[in-house]
Amino acid sequence: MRLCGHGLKITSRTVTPPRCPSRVSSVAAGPTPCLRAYSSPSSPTDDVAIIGSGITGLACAYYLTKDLPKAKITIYEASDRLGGWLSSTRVPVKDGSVLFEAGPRTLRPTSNGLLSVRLLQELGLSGEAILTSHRSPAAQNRYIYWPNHLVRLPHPSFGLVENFSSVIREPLFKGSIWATLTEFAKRARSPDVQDESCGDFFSRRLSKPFVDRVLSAVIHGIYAGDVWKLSARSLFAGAWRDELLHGSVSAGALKNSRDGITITAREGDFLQEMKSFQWEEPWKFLLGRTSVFTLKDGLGSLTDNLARHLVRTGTVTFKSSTIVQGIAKDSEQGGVLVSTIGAPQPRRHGTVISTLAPGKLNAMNSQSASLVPDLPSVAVMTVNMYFRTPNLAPNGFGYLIPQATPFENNPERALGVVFDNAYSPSSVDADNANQISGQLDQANDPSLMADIGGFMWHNRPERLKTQDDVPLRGTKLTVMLGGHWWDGWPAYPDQQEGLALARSVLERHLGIKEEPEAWQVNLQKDCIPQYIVGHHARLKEGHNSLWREYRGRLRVAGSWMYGVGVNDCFRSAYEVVRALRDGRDGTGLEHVGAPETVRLQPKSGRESEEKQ
Ligand SMILES: C=Cc1c2[nH]c(c1C)Cc1[nH]c(c(CCC(=O)O)c1C)Cc1[nH]c(c(C)c1CCC(=O)O)Cc1[nH]c(c(C)c1C=C)C2
Repeated sequence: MRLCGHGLKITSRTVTPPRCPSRVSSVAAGPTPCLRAYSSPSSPTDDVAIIGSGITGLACAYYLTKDLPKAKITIYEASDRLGGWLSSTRVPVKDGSVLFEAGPRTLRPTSNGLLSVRLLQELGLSGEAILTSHRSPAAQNRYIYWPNHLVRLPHPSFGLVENFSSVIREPLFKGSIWATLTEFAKRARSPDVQDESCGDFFSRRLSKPFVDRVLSAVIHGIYAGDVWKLSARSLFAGAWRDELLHGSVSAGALKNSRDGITITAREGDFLQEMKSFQWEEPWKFLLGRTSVFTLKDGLGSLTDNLARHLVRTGTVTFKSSTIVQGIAKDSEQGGVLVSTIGAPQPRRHGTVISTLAPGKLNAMNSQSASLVPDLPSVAVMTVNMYFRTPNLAPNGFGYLIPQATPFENNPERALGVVFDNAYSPSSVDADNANQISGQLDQANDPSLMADIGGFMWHNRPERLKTQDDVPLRGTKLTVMLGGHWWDGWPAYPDQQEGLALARSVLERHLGIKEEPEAWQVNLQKDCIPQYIVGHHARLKEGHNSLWREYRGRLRVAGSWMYGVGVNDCFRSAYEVVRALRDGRDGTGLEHVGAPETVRLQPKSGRESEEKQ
C-alpha cells in the first residue's frame, strides 16, 4: 500500500477469494457466482463491505472500527485514489508555495459539522485546524454580483442603519422589505401540495425578483443548481413545514423563537450525544465562536489522515482499482454477494453499505435495475489562481452570481468566486498573532483567545498556522463554473478554456488583468447531487424497495439523500453505522419522513449573547 501526500493512492491489497464449491446462486452481472456449501448463516456485522472510498466511504469505515471493532471491513474502490472530491495541492510559486483546493475548502463546526470536529479531535488533528471567527470579514462580507456590480449582503454586525440604507439604496433588494413584511398575510398552500421548486415556493411567499436575484445565488453557492428545479420541501424543510402548520413562514419563525423548534427523536439523540462529548481545547471554547475552519494542509489532508488511521487499525482492507460489477442478496446464507471484475467468484459480506450515487448502485444490482430512484447531478469546474499582487479582491468570503445577472455581464455563466485569502491567514497575520500571544501569555489565562484579522488563535505556544508558505502573500481566488449551466453539455471546457473563462470573469467583475503566477483547473463531473422536486418521495420509495429486496443487508449512505456537504456525508455515515451497531432494521433511508416529536427549548437571551 502507498500513502502519498495529497493525491493519496492505495494499491490493491487483495484478499484471497474463497475456493469455489459446486452450488450456484444468482448474480446476474459478472462471472458465475458460487456459494460455499459449508458456510454458516452470515451475521450482519462480522464482515461489512463498503462500496466507494469517497469521504462517506472512509467515514463509514471509521465509524465501523469504532462502533463494531471486531467487524472485518472491506472497502471497494473502482479508481486508485481515495477521498473523492476532497483534494488539496501545494503548488510552487516564486517565493514559496500556495495551497489550492479543488473541491470543498472550509467546514462549518455546527450541527452535522460537530462530527467533523470530533473526528479531528479523535485523529489528533485539532492542532492543524485554522479557525475563522464569526467576526471575520470572511463571515461578515458576502457579496452578490447583480446586475453589474458587487453588492454586500446585510449582516447583523453592520448595524441597523447601515443595513437599512443598503437595502433601500441597492436595486438588488428592491421590493424585499415589502415582500418580507407582507409574507404573513399571503395565503398558505393547500395541504395536498406534496412539493414544489424553491423558486415557486419563495415566489409565492416572498417575490420572484427575490428568487431570481438573491435565492438563486445562494443556491448556486451550495448546490450549483437551478432554483426552479430543486425541491423546496427538501432544501427548506423548516419553512415548508411552517407554512403548512402556521399559515406563513414568518408566523412559524415567530412561534419557534418563542416556544422552541421541534425536531425528530433521531436529531434529539444526535444533539444530546454531541453535547455530552468530551470536547477538548481549543474546541471547548471555540465551537460557538467559529464560523468555518480548514486545515493547514487543506481538507484533502483529512482524507489522507483518515485513510492512514484506517490502515493502522488492521481491520480494514482496501480493494482499490477494483470494479464491483454485481451485487445480489444471498438468500440461502444471508448477506450480500459482491462480484468484482477479474475475481473468479463473488464474495459474501454480512452487510454492504453502498456510498455510490443511486444510478451506479442500480447498475450493479442484480435483482432490479431501479432499486433506488436515480437523481441528477451537476459538474463543477473550479479554477484556482494565485496572483502576485495582494488585495486584488475585496476583503470577504467571495461573491455569488444569481441566475438573473444579465448574460452580457456573465457570458461565461460563472456561478461565483471565492476569495481564498479570507479563511486562511498569511504569514503576516501569523507574525501579528505571535506578538499578541506574548501579551496574552503575560495575562496568564489559558482560555484567552486571540482574534486577529478574524482568525481565532488559541493562546498556546505554537505559531498561528498558515496554508500558504510565502513571506508576503498575493491574492488567491477560485472561480466556480458549470453547475446547472452545463446540464446536457456533450463535452466540457478543457484546462486552457477553463482558465480563459475564469480570467475573463475576473477581468469583467473585479478588473483583474494580471497573469496568474500559478493556477489549477479541476473538473469534477457529477459532484453535486440535485435534490429536484419530489426528492422526499423518491427517498421513501428507495427505502421501501431496498428493504423489500435486501432486508437491511444492503444499506446506503452519501451526499445524495439529505445534505450535499462534507459534514452531511459524515452524518449519513455515522447514522448508517449506528443503526447497524444497534441492530436496528434499516436501509440508510429509514429516517425519511420521521415525525418531529422533540421540542428544543428556545435559546435564552444570555445563551445567544454568549455565542456572539
Ligand atoms: C466547490 C464547490 C462547491 C459548491 N457547493 C459546495 C461545494 C463544495 C457544497 C457547499 N458549499 C457550501 C455549503 C453549505 C454548507 C457550508 O459549509 O456553509 C455546501 C454544502 C457553502 C459554500 N459555498 C462556497 C463556499 C466557500 C462555501 C463554504 C463552504 C465550502 O468551502 O464549500 C462557494 C461556492 N461553492 C460553490 C459555488 C458555485 C461557490 C461560489 C462562490 C459550489
